[in-house]
Amino acid sequence: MMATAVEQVVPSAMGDKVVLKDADLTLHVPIFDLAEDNESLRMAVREACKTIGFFLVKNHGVPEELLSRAFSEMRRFFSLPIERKMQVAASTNANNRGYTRWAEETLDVEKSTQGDTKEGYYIGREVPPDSPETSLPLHGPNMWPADLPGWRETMEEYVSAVITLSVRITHLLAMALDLPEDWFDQYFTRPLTALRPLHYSAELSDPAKGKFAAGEHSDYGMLTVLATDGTPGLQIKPRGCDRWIDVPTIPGTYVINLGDMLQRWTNDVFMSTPHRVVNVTATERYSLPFFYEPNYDTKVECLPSCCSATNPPKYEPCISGQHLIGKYSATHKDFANEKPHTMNGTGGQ
Ligand SMILES: O=C(O)CCC(=O)C(=O)O
Ligand SMILES: [Fe+2]
Repeated sequence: MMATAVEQVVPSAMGDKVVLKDADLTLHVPIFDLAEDNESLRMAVREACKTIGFFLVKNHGVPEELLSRAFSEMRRFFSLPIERKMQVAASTNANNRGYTRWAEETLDVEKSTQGDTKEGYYIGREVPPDSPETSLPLHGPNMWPADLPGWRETMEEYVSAVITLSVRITHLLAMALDLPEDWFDQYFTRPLTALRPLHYSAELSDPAKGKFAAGEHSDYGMLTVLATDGTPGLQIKPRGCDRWIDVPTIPGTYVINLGDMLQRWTNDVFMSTPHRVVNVTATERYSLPFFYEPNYDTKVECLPSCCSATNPPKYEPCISGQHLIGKYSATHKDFANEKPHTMNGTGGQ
């Protein structure tokens, strides 16, 4: 089941890339140097988005010290007794914020025979209780653990840095689609963001028996900025590939992957690639994905440049927030929010 990939970082005219060789298959996961300007990166980003929907970035602007502080805080929070973690359980929060207990999430409901072997925590964009935005589903204040000084400050500082990086990536993506650089900005004035500290148990996965650290899925929205503790386990299955490929862990880089809403916007020109996490090391693993999604009420519909009379839109338009709620309620046992309104195009991929 596991790909036996040989990894090698090779320089090329289009920038460094990691070459994964597995028998007859060679896959290039590019590493983009964000010290370069967007115009020089545009075509290479386009190629990566059209083929694997995953790439790495270096010189990303998030201070190393801040990232390592975020990981220390995660270790500290997840090592608290379960009663303390349950005091901030997402099951008690109407806006999907707070702690999600072990095996509470099942990303691949079809193949899994048990919940994913992880616990997690959702931190959304902080919306004050007196803001009119609280009338929207998924909008409200965060749950913050009591007596854990440093957690909130660190996570908020990290979110602010990773939003700056996400905006930069949306600019790159717009340019790669031949759109004005700031084209997506109009849909991210009140973004649905989720920082999701994750802690995987040491339990080995067994895909054949439906046991996963994180079951197969594609991410739901625009893009994901993923940091890990370096423990392997993340695998992708790109378009046209019938096996799982390990994503390399390269210090100092983030993994960026595209989500379903961008795939819908681009009518499958850009790929939201299926991925999963399998525990192959029998050790614990920590990861820190940040999900950057359009405003709740954004109508995501095929870009005019991505369809034509002979290539009509493949998806019905969907509403960003409703799409997310559909996904959360399908995968989280404790999801406390109302079910999504019935609407054409909501939910299904
Ligand atoms: O933990 C990881 O490496 C990836 C997690 C992931 O794919 C997700 O939470 O969507
Ligand atoms: Fe994911």
